[in-house]
Amino acid sequence: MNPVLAELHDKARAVLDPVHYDFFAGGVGDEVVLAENEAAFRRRALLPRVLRGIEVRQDFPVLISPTAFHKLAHPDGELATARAAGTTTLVSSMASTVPIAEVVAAASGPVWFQLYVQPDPAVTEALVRRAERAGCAALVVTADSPVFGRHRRDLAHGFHDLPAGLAAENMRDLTGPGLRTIEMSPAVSWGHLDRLREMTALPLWVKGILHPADAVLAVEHGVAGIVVSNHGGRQLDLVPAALDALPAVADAVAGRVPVVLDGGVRGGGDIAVALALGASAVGIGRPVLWGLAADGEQGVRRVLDVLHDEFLHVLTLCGGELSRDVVVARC
Ligand SMILES: Cc1cc2nc3c(=O)[nH]c(=O)nc-3n(C[C@H](O)[C@H](O)[C@H](O)COP(=O)(O)O)c2cc1C
Ligand SMILES: CCCCCCC(=O)C(=O)O
Repeated sequence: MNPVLAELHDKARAVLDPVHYDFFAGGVGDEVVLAENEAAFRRRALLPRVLRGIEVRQDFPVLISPTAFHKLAHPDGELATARAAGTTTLVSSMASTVPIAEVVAAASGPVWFQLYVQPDPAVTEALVRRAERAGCAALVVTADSPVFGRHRRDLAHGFHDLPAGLAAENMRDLTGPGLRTIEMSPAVSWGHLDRLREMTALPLWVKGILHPADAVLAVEHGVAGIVVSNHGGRQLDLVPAALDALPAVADAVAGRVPVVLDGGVRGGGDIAVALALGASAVGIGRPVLWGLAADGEQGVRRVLDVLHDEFLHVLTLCGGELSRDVVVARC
């Protein structure tokens, strides 16, 4: 792991309420997949090409993955994250503690809205309209959560509700006065995705794909992009590491839409490995939360800056171009 990210993680652990730290850090079940997401990167090595004469000029292929409840990490919550994002795309969680309109107003770059399709179609549509009015540039439907994962750390702490004064603000006054709760629903299907595509002109991404056949279905259902993700090891503890699922998904998609990888990315070298294995960009979850908890807007900016700098350095050392043959198994 990049040492700056490790330092911010240590500081976050020290300043956060242990219950909230465990909410952010924890995974599902025995937390096997949580550990595997990072370990999968350590099982790979980069086999650089040399003497290519390429001077690296490359956009920063990183998005901020959607994570809930940023005010548990810092009083400025998602406003600090949005300010720190700069030109990096921020995928703002539906479970944000700041309303999406305020998140977009605080950001200088693109903001995408992450959506859990709600059992009540009127609530889903109201959320989509809210994201459109706010000026979001895309919708990201999270598909890996027909039910909420069982997080043993949260169960042990009895952590079920946000503290007084904090709420999932996007759920306020949606189809009537008051706050609605976010519901996960096993009834959500590809049909819901089709209805969303008809409902909005926003590009529609799907997040939480691991099976190549689902990636093909997603393309057939007209998505603008796919996020290969196991929700940071928070949904099903029996799935592969996100990185291990990436190559087959990338092959199945065959360049028809961009494929983003999230889960376990903790350094510039990890970004390079994911790109070489077929991702067009990576998403960053927990490191952003550690930066936010440790030092608010400055902390998030540090996370992004250090990843950018390290990625360009690794890319240069790799000869400036990444393809699948530059990743090998580490024996
Ligand atoms: C505390 C926390 C909250 C999360 N909340 C959401 C969410 O609201 N919506 C969503 O689609 N994914 C959510 N995720 C999953 C992330 O978007 C992402 O897939 C994951 O964190 C990536 O793994 P990483 O943390 O190892 O970078 C959450 C993850 C964490 C750690
Ligand atoms: C019932 C609240 C849902 C918040 C969802 C947050 C999330 O996805 C997570 O992994 O935590």
